[in-house]
Amino acid sequence: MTTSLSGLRTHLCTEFITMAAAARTLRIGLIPGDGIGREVIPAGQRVLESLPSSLNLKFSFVNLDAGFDTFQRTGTALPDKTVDTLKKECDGALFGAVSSPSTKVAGYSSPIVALRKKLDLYANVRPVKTTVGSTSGDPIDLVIVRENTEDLYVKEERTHEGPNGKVAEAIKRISESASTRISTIAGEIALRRQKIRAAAPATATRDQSMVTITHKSNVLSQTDGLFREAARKALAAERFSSVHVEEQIVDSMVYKLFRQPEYYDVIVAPNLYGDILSDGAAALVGSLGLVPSANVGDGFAIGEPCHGSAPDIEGKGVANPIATLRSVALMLEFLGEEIAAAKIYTAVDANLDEAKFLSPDMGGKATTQQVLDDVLKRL
Ligand SMILES: NC(=O)C1=CN([C@@H]2O[C@H](COP(=O)(O)OP(=O)(O)OC[C@H]3O[C@@H](n4cnc5c(N)ncnc54)[C@H](O)[C@@H]3O)[C@@H](O)[C@H]2O)C=CC1
Ligand SMILES: O=C(O)CCCC(=O)C(=O)O
Repeated sequence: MTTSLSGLRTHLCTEFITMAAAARTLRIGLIPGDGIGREVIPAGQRVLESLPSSLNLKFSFVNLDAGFDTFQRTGTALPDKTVDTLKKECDGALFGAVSSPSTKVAGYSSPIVALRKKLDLYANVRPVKTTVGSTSGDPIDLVIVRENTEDLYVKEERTHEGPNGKVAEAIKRISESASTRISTIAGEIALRRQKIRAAAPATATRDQSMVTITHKSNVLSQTDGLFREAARKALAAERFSSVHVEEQIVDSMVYKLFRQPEYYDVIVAPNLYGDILSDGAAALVGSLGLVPSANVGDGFAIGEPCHGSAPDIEGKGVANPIATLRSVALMLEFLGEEIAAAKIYTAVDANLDEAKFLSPDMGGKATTQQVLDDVLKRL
């Protein structure tokens, strides 16, 4: 397996890829989950099946269960079989979305949060990018690199009776090692983007790569303070000397991101801030239905659209499949299949630029199937 964090090229790589890939079959776990996850993951599978045969790339698929529906049927949201199959049989996976309830349900726990931990997928990489036709101002081209295993997502919560009623508490765990690891990855991604820009100066949107460390250490001086300190130290390494490093407190980060999104390049953040920032950034490029992610560790990658199960549009056939199609491409990049990934990015970008088959979230009338068909035609 060739999964590699340094494989990240986002959408900038198309023109530099000239080498033909060796023949390879990849086994991909498909975890649709709940809601529109079941509508967009089949689209992702279709795109993989429709890649040109000249790529010498074949796929076999295994359908796996997870989610609230699985919980209701079986009593567990993440069956052991799903985790075991991913670990023992698969090269990568696609995860749709799950419908986690907003109130506590005994025995239920978010399967995607658990899966990230069980497979030690410690980086959640979320590129947010405008395409040529979708922007009248400076293009947005940033990557949010979100720590994926700790922070408030360790889900160690408790409730007790205080003198004035119930009190609920949650642990926010930040470790030096996880903060160093994610910041190093952010630095590597920044270097990679710098290299790609240097190879195509005409289309480069900036001269120097930049990493913005996001935190709230003015208030949370120990937890976010440790994240900030570890990130500063990791990014001060000699090999990142060409990368500009700055920091931004998370609340003003939101303000600046919304005022001047084109300013940002790589943003590194603890788990929760990264989650929130990426949904916000999705609004800047048009829709949550456009923004992909990859959960990446040493040796495995799960492509996953940033959005959730969207119960408000579930079953209507109008979910935008593009976040999933881009997540398929992102997964392929981390599996070392950059040519195949570039083909998907190019087809998706062409669909968006032509703007003939856009789903309702993008102001169009196209169904999930029509958007998919248009992308497949361009492949
Ligand atoms: N990774 C995961 O499995 C995630 C699961 N969730 C779960 O999803 C459920 C719903 O959460 P929400 O807060 O409503 O967030 P959501 O992301 O599901 O939806 C937010 C809004 O964006 C729209 N939207 C999302 N994806 C879209 C797409 N592909 N095409 C068109 N429109 C799209 C929805 O229609 C909705 O109006 C919850 O149960 C939550 O726990 C939420 C986020 C991530
Ligand atoms: O609803 C769930 O089960 C997980 C939602 C968490 C989330 O948005 C993310 O971590 O990307």
